[in-house]
Amino acid sequence: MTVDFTDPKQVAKAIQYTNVNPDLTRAGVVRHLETCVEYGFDAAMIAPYWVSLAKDVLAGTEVRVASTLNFPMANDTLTMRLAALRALVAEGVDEFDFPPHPGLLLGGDEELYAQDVREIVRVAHAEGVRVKAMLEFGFLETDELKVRATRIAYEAGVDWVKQSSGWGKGGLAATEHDVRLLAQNIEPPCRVKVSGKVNTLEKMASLFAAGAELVGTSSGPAIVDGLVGDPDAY
Ligand SMILES: O=C[C@H](O)COP(=O)(O)O
Repeated sequence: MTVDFTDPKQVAKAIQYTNVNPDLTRAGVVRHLETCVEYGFDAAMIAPYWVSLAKDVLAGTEVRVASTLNFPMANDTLTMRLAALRALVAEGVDEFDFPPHPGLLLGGDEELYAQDVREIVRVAHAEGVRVKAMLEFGFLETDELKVRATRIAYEAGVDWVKQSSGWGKGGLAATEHDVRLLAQNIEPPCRVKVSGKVNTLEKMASLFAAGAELVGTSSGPAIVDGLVGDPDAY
């Protein structure tokens, strides 16, 4: 989907406004959710703890409830991840972002890596929720491994691939190079989400020109208002 970057409404619709900090209070979450409604962001990305609250506050609005699974580490077993996924669905999540386990891919356990992703996608789709793979390129280091991770997630049927959560090793700032690499290794209906210090309209536009169609950012209002977002948000 092409975004007209002169239209604040279209820009907002391509933003998932994120705050998954553990020190966020109930009042802070409610403020975050109300801001999402005010701006018309695509989704409020909040920690699993707050999903049921978000479901209530956002009822009747067009803002989706998005959350995370096994974030920021990818260290849980598949059984643990699936239990958490089902719990998220029971709380009312519309979609979630999760990191496939980088150590499996780095260590040559590609089939185990792929199995995890396939199973998470299978259960998510059976439950009617959208799933995004955060591929944590900062851990993968080489383009060859980044491409493998992208292809595996795409072939597993994820709805979105994303280069990083913005939290992992070396993954703090999104680059056009990584976005291009994602875009070149998937086909619709899979699409590219980008995250990590996307804090200005210009940065967002250049990453979209490289192939992204959605951004996760803690600087949503600043981007739409044409201000500079907090470079040290986390
Ligand atoms: O969606 C991912 C994170 O919210 C990115 O946060 P950031 O915009 O502060 O880098």
